[in-house]
Amino acid sequence: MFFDRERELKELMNLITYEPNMIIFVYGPINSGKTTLMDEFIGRLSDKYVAFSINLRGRFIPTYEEFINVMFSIKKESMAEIISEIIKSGLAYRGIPVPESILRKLLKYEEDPFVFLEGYFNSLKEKGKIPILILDELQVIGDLKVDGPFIYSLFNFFIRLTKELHLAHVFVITSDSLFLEKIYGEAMLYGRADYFLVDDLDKTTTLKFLKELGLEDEEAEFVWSYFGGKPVYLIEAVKHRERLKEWCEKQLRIRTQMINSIIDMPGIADVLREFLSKESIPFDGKISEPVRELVRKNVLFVDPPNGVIRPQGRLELLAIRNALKRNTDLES
Ligand SMILES: Nc1ncnc2c1ncn2[C@@H]1O[C@H](COP(=O)(O)OP(=O)(O)OP(=O)(O)O)[C@@H](O)[C@H]1O
Repeated sequence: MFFDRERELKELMNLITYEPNMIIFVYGPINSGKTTLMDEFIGRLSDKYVAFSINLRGRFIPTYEEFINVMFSIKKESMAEIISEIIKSGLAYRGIPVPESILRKLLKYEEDPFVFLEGYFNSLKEKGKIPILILDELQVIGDLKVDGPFIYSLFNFFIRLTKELHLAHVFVITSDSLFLEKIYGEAMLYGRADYFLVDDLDKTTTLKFLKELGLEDEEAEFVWSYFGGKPVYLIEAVKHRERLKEWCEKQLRIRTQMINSIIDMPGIADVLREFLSKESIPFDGKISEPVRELVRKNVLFVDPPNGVIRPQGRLELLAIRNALKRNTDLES
């Protein structure tokens, strides 16, 4: 069951009513519901649009060939038949459909994938369709090299699709703060990228969601006090309604133990101490090594566009405070 996100959906719908101009990075803390939101967005598109989504999550992409295999999906028909099917009935595709013969050429680089895709999207545009390209977890290809880092070629292509040709909307989804921070500081993307935050749900929405899932007011408040508006925990909490307190405490214990395991590393406790009285600290353009480690461990989330560093969620904030308390108790 999909819940709310009406404001985000409205903003996304509004964005695509204008001609494509910028690459949109959809980002947010882990498990905030980015992929779910984008799936819902695709589901609500009118037939003016055709969406191609590519999910790189969990994929190992050490080579150009592997990337091509993930980007494209095979259809038996010819290219002309594929375009005509998309025009007639297509709204959303997982992977970009191509005939097997073309895929073979792309794999051998006999056909340049970027030139090919430009032609593909042009054919759709000529027939009145606006293409939308959505890539989830693009950071996976960060290490891939094809005449230099491949990600730069890809960004150049996205800039061509958006700012230069106004041919396709491009959305890149990521919950990897370190990847986002790198992108944010990337000169080639200045004035060519925009950032769309998908945050955990706010309190009013969370309480409504939990009530819709069947919890009483008091239970909903209790769940909020542990997890804030992190959708995945809200759904799981309902499943553990019979032993709610025990289950919530267990989740907190797991996160606290994780933080305890790194709290003695240089600089970590000093960073964490900042969150004793605050829920966020300013991000001034630099990430220190301890903060980097805490981001890698999914304890902290860096939000460069809003200039803040904060815990990934309410559970992490509570776990940080618990771990520090335990540390102080041990010291005294
Ligand atoms: N609006 C929503 N309505 C109902 N359930 C939701 C909603 N958003 C997220 N969820 C639930 O939370 C889970 C996690 O969401 P999702 O995978 O979209 O998060 P994400 O931000 O893409 O995660 P990651 O940080 O791993 O990339 C979903 O599988 C779904 O069960």
